[in-house]
Amino acid sequence: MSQNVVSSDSTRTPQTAETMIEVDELKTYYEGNSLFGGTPVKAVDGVTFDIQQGETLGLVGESGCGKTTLGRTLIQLEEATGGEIRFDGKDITTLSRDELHQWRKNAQMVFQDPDSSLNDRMTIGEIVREPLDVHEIGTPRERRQKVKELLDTVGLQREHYFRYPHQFSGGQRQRIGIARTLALEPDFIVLDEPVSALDVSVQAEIINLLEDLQEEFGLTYLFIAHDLSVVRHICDRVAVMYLGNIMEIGPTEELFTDPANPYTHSLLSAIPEPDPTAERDRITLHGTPPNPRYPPSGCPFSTRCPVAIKPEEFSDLDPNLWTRIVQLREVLGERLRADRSVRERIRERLGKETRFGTMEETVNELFGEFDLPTDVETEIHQIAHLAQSDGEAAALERYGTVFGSICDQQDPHFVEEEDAADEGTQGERTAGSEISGPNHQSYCHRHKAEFDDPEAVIKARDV
Ligand SMILES: Nc1ncnc2c1ncn2[C@@H]1O[C@H](COP(=O)(O)OP(=O)(O)OP(=O)(O)O)[C@@H](O)[C@H]1O
Repeated sequence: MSQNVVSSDSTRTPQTAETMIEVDELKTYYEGNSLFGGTPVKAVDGVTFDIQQGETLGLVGESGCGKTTLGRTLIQLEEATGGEIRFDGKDITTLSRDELHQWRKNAQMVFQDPDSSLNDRMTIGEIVREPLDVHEIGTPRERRQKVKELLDTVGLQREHYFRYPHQFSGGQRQRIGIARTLALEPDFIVLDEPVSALDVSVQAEIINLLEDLQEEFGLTYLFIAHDLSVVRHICDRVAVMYLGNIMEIGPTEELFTDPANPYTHSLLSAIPEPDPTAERDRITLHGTPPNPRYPPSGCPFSTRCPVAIKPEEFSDLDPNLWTRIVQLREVLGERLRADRSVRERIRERLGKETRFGTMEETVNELFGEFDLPTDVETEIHQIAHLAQSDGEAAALERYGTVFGSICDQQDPHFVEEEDAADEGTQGERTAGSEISGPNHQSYCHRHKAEFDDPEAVIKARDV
């Protein structure tokens, strides 16, 4: 996100002697290729947070939101495009090649798929020993000894030294990956979906192993996961990511029982409820996340947010009509992101039908059944016309001017207890009702005192 999103001071947990990693406005963009006109993929788009010594910070969010990229950037397997990552106070994004080689001992990664991360032509001993060889640690004899101890540590046997990965089960292969990760005695480990590829019965064993190792060696983890129940079990705090941004970060139980951000509400509502009679505010998210090459302006979640703020002049509009208006933007966004083939472009130029259909058809489908207020009707037709004549980007810009609200126009700030209290409406609504502690931050305009908070709006919705 842009520089005005988050002031680093407001998003940090209070500084303690135990802060290990401070991340400041970190961005990782993948450069575009000519097919897309060089527009970069904004995989991580300005995140600010800390990781405390010895904690497990969970990182959750839908596929493609940037979790792996963020994890890889933290240990410099990916180069940051902007921002800082300070390890024990030192910015590691500016290290020279040699310095980075030395520093890498401190931070390692466990990968999701033990099959593809282990070289099938090397013995287990060679695989686990490789980092020691690369960093020339100890004599060959000492290295062999160290590997045998590591095999013990992760619950394998010393005789496994001369065997090959294919002779092991998935769980055992993940143990081999973990032993290799531990070889250089790192302080910090990124665990990228470490149990997702494993049978459910084996998952608990590996989770227990990771917890034991953390206690034994005082490790600090970033735990990337899809499975929220595993996250709830193992993490001290959780960060929720959407489209390259952190939407909410807070202590695990607090975030699960009292989420603040509409996106966290949506993610949690997707977890199957064991008790079918239990009351739960179900939220169905429409559409797919926007293309990270073309993130929306304002709040990253604005295009799908179930409680996005309406502009004041449309506050009385029929909610069903408003839903259709929001869908019009989705259609424009889809058309913008679709990769139109040259042939389709030519057909379109020649006035022939393409799989995209015309905007007029779309407008008829969306709004045909409504008796539109004149101003709304005029604007919708103008937007459709712009899409046809100047393209979807121009139409979306017009949409934003007419139907956009603060959610589409401004980056929300993180709101902490003190900030919300400063808004001066204690009594009417206290910050504590949405964000219950100083270490809990959420990124939503609705946390401002002038708007209804996300939970209240979700509860009041007709779902
Ligand atoms: N090497 C790359 N080059 C270009 N784009 C990339 C590259 N790696 C990832 N991306 C894109 O960056 C975005 C973030 O991807 P990333 O893998 O970090 O997400 P994720 O949340 O870890 O997803 P998943 O849960 O599926 O692993 C995606 O749009 C992805 O397509």
